[in-house]
Amino acid sequence: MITTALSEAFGQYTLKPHQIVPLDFHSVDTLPETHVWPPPPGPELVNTAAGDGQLVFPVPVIDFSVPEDSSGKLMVEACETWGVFQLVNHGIPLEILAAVEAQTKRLFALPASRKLEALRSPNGVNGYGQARFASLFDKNMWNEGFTVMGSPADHARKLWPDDYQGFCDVIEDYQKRMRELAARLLGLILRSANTPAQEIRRISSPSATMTTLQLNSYPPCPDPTRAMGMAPHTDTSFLTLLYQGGVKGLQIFSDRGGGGGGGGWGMVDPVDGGITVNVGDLLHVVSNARFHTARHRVVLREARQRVSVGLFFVPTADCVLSPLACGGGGGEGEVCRYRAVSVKEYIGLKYKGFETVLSAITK
Ligand SMILES: O=C(O)CCC(=O)C(=O)O
Ligand SMILES: [Fe+2]
Repeated sequence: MITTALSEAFGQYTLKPHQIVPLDFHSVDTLPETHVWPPPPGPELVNTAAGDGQLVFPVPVIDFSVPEDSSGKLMVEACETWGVFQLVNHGIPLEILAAVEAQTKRLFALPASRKLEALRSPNGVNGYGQARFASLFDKNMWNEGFTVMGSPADHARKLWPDDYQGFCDVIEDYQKRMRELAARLLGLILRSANTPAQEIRRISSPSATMTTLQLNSYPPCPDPTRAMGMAPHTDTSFLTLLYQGGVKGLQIFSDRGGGGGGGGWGMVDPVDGGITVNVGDLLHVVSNARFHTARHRVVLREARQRVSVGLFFVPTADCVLSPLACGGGGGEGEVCRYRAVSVKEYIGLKYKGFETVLSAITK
């Protein structure tokens, strides 16, 4: 039922087939004009050269095996400054991360014709296709994805009619563990930011939250510096837990980067076995802008394929959110930056104004 509610929210925006079907990346040996992105202006030029010599941001690496009092404090600081941290000793066994990575590579290695069997429907969420927000750009990105909300079985059966169970077992187990981790992190972050317990329960209880899993592949690219792995965006989540699979490519935009003021892009180099955690728009809203929603993108800098697996921890579509600090949730006297908004309405506003959605709900 919950799945349906969120599908409905996305389903308001029906896509055209060409906005869903990725390029058959194996079939091209030069970068098609449709995939050439203009060079980014100004401070975004931080990373031009392929290979090394790129700016790497020192986002905190937080050890989750230390007492929660201290890890919670570090998380709050990271959410306030970068909107991102990496988590190690997070309790998800490395074999499980490796198994998800292997299944992701197995999926994207299938022939294009097979992957198209599991294509996302024009107003659906689940299945194979370009990133859903690809429709908002003139140029195509150099990636393909597979989205799982609820059970992956229906779409996995289309990929491997006789052999889909192994994929489903790995994905479902991962989804369950990551959901538990995400809920624990959100609770800890909010508690460490002095949010009253009843508010934390209200917005993060199992019945008020759900997850979407996004498998991404960035195939080797013939002209990587002119292509875009994933265009700049913020996530519509409370938190996103991303396994980067050991190949760099993720960048965030920060006021602290770029040297000459005005900010710039820098890499978040994956630490071994770590999980990258970023603040999404909806945690930014409930924190009354205290936590920074991390603008990020993926650039192509290595000759090999990159895969990543994102777990979006989100409130259900009917949830109405407003800044907790001024909605009776403590922090009296604080000026309320945003009006109340349902998740469903927020998704709609984001499709209308991808870059301006937060100003559309600013008081
Ligand atoms: O591949 C990555 O590192 C990031 C993916 C991402 O930002 C997303 O799926 O929203
Ligand atoms: Fe993202």
